[in-house]
Amino acid sequence: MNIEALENSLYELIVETSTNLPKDVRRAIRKAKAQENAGTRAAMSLATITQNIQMADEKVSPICQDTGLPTFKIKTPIGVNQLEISKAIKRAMVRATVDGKMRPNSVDSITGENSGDNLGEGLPVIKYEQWEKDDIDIRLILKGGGCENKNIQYSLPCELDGLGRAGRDLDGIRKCIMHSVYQAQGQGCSAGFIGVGIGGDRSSGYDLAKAQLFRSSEDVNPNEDLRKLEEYVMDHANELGIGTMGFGGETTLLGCKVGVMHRIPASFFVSVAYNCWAFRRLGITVGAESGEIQEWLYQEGDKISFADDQAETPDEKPEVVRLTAPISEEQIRTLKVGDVVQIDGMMYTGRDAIHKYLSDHDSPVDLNGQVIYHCGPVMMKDEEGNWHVKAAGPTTSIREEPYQGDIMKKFGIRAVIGKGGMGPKTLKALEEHGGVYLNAIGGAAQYYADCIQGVEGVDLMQFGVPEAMWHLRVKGFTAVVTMDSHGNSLHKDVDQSSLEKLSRFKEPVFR
Ligand SMILES: O=C(O)C[C@H](O)C(=O)O
Ligand code: SF4
Repeated sequence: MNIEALENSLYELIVETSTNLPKDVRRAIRKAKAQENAGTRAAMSLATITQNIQMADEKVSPICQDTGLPTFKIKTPIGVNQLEISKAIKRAMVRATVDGKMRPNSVDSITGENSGDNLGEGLPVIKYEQWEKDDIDIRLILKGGGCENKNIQYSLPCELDGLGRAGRDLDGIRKCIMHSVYQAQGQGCSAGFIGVGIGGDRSSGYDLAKAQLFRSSEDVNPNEDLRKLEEYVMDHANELGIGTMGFGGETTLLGCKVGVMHRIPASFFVSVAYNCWAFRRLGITVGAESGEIQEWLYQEGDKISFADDQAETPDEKPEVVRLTAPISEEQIRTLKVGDVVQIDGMMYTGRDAIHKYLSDHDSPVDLNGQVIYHCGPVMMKDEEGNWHVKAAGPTTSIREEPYQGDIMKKFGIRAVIGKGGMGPKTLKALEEHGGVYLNAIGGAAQYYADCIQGVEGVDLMQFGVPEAMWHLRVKGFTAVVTMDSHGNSLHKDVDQSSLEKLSRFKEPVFR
């Protein structure tokens, strides 16, 4: 086989998957956008999302800064050397990382060290099968961490919030799936897609669930029971009202695919793999001799361009409050849930490693009155040694719940920006100290990178690029107040109202 050509084909597959959302996913997002009422938070968020998809297209840059855990699924004709393919994948992955198309995302689980090139023990994940055809079929999914953390596995029978008992039958499965959408809230960057695996054991069940994410989101399940189940979930999950980013709204789920396998008598698992709207999976067929791409998969139909959408957004935009750090307590206390703010000036990134570090060390910069951004960007250094931001959307904030309130008080931080909201401990601290939580649109990494005018410094690089503290100068960085200093939290409200709505699906449907 022409290995050099194969490596180039793989490089193209990685770059396209990270930067160009598949056509079936675009159609689902366009449909969702058409269903939201103009002027609502959901409509505004979806406009940001479609604008971001368009920007990623034009710049050939990552749709989301979290370029995920790469999983390759490969089918080869008998006799093809799979070891050579794996080596070519690794070389292509290193190249895509150097070129800023992939964030260095591979972290040593014991030492915390980032390998810097997306390679590591067991990564990327590569799974092979043989088949009778002549070509090689290579599919790739880049599944981000925020949505991966919202995967859930149920062991039936069980008791579910709002839904009561879920038994070992189709109706019990239905309840688990409805619950899985509810429990994700906005944290996995809804509106999302779910792959469900019924049966198997804990690991094969999750594998089956993830295999469903490789189905086209528009196919029809050949199994009649599963087809009905998928349709039921698609019809009703959107009645939960969680909406885009958990802001409330008409669309919470963009796709549901269910697969089934046998189980052993004692176990009955329902495994759900949740994928954010930034559903990055593509595929190619490659000539077994030539190594050249023969065909792109998941690309039937016309490609939707969202270029025309951008023009619509200005009249939909509500009034905005402009903020520049350092921000006073008085200013912060005027903000209320629902306010849209635009930030100019400095903000500092901080995610898991920084929050842990700040809880028992001094800060390398004065954070009094400042803004912390929960973000792990994709960065590139130019020949003069200057850093440039390639992608910079928010990360899931709830992971910082144990630290956030204490850190805000300790350093005088007035605002944190992230996504998915935070819990009661932070809400209490915001009230006591005078702080706000601002929700940015998850996955909109190009949109936010565009607001960043310069990188003025970086601290704590020992934690790796995504975890370091980047000093960013921004202009017009837009976010919504979703937790204020008066005890209000949109996240708490949406959670409560969606739980009430979930309980409407308690009665049996499939007997
Ligand atoms: O790691 C990130 O940048 C984001 C992550 O995918 C998340 O959704 O929290
Ligand atoms: S930030 Fe959101 S869109 Fe990006 S990988 Fe995480 S869950 Fe997906």
